[in-house]
Amino acid sequence: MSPESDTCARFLPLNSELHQRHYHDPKTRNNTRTVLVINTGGTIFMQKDATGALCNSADSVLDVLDRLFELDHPNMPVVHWVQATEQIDSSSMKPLHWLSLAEYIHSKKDKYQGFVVTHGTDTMAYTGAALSFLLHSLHCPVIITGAQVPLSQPMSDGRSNVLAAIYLAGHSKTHREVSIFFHDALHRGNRSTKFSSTQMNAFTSPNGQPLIRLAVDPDIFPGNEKIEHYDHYRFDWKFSNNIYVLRLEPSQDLRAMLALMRFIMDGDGEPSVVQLPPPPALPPCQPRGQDAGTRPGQAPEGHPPGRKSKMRKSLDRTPLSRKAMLEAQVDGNARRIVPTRAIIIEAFGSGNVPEGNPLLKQLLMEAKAKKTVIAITSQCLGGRVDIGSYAAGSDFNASGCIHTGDMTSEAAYVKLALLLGQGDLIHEEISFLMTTNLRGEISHSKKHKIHGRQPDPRESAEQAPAEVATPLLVPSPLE
Ligand SMILES: NC(=O)C[C@H](N)C(=O)O
Repeated sequence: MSPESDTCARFLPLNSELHQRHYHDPKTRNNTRTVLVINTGGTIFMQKDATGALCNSADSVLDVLDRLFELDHPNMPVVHWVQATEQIDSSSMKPLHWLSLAEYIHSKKDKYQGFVVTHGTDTMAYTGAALSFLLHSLHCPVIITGAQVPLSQPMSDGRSNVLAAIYLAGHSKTHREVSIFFHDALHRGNRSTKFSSTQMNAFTSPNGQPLIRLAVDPDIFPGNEKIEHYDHYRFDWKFSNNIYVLRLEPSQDLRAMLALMRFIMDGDGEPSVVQLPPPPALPPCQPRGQDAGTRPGQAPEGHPPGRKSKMRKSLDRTPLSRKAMLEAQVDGNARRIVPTRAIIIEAFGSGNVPEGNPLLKQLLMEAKAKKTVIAITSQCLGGRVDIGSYAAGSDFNASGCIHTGDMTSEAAYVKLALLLGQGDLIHEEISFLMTTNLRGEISHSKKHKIHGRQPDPRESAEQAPAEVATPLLVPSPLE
């Protein structure tokens, strides 16, 4: 058993003791929805140890819950609570935690109308992005929240955060997707980032408005219907562990970074993938259903062996991209190389790097042959990567590095880990899917053509709508 499996076994199964609030009179309740709150740890339920450092405490949760008298309000949903057998600081969260959390939520989907995950803030945006890709077919709100100050302390933001998250998760008009509630805003899970370690308002959506901004306004949730799912692309529940992030610095000796890149690219050993079987209730993936029983590398019946059948397989499970993929530069002469490693270069501005380094150029050209994907993100919090808009970024463009557009670094990392983890996508497919809006995580740039392909006309119709903050009246009558 791998260390990750051990960690997972401690994290899950979750405590089977569900705690349910007892309300004064169920008949007077306006809200008949039931929300499951899953505590995974983080500051919200932490307490100070003898040295004054915050640490997870398994005892505090139930004491705290009894103090949340707002849960008795008739407009609040019925709440059940469950917690991981070991709560963790979110800095220890790994892909296996994302997977096991997604699996747990998925297993409860018929019992609850909404979910709240209490979670540390440090890596909340990664979990938000990961769950958004894994739980796209859930069609109910999954809201992650936490706190900057523990509930056990005066002036904690945990109380308002968790109550608002529960309220929203139990509201029929809340966006049925994975989101993060913090301070006064509901952010799309794969669009948000933690920008402050000290402010109560710690999260932002750098390239869009929050889905909902709490306000005293009677006009609640207008236009939420348009925030839905964009693509039915189905991923296997697998994340690659072989993603490395390198950050450029002005005075850095570029040779050291290039040596590191070469070390990563030449890395031997098996690619490491973390996986869970996909939940059985998810709609079966068409081509995998068709190919059931086909061994990897073996051509499914009726298709010639080799590149074409594999490509067909990929195309079939990517309905949105089928036409566009055919137009992409994956011609008959392209070598079918399935990358097993990825390097994300955190470049300057819109994707720039110190100019005129022949070794960098050479390494970028070598990367593909060495089964390594190179993706470019920006050190800027907002805006988009547009490599090649400056001469200083043109080496990236010429060598087929992957644009990450206006995705947050967290979403780009998680998405790339997921795509690489699939284990059968070639470079061009990864590049295409990275730049395609699958779950509202990226906006399409008209200017940006992916490897010379023409955009699929359906993309403009299915791309993420402009996210508009929706004022919310609190409390409001429920339907
Ligand atoms: N505010 C927090 O929750 C920070 C904490 N270190 C965590 O991410 O678990």
